[in-house]
Amino acid sequence: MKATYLDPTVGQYLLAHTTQPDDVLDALALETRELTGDNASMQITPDQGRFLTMITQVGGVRNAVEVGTFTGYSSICLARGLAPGGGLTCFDVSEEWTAVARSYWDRARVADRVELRIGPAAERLRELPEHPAIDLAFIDADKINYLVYYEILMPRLAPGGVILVDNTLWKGHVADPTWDDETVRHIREFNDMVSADERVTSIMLPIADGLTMIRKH
Ligand SMILES: C[S@@+](CC[C@H](N)C(=O)[O-])C[C@H]1O[C@@H](n2cnc3c(N)ncnc32)[C@H](O)[C@@H]1O
Repeated sequence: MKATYLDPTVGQYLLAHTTQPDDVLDALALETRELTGDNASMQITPDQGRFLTMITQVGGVRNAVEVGTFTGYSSICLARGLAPGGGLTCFDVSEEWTAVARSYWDRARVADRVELRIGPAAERLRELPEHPAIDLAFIDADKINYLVYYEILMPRLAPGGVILVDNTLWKGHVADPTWDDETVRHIREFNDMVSADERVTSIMLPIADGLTMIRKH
């Protein structure tokens, strides 16, 4: 399990009492570790995956966007929660990593509702029209561009639409005044901006490495 803000024993208990991933997600997690080594830690955790599917289901999401797809774990979790006829548009720079995602979209039987756009997300996201409005977006790419992605997505987000943002606690360093590096500065700036943004209400959830949930008014 990645960084967690719970006592490890409590964290294990929590995971054991959350609906478990299926064989496809387990196989993807294993293959990602074999193929990408230490980069596999970029993958979301099983409890985050369960949360993404559930929030997509309860929100009746039809139009979803993901920024940062890697080998596909979170995209499968989002796609599985979509309402009938819904779609997920994924953005990533890596042909290599998303080739794995493509094969697992087939195995998870969600390929018919997922579209992949390769390239720097700050450029490719701007190509999205304002309609149909986005019901849910998940941001999990390069941290220095979080604010850029947020501002591109905001006018395209439906009223009541949700943006979920991963790693907003960044191993807890954001809350440590003695910690200073470029990534921490960008995430702090993002967290400060969102919590003061009158267009939205937001909550930081201590799931995995921090997951912020933002709802547009
Ligand atoms: C943390 S990983 C995403 C993990 C994924 N959500 C999952 O659950 O497996 C970050 C991804 O962002 C992508 N990325 C990094 N910089 C990017 C950029 N400027 N534009 C688009 N994608 C980018 C990387 O290629 C990588 O696949």
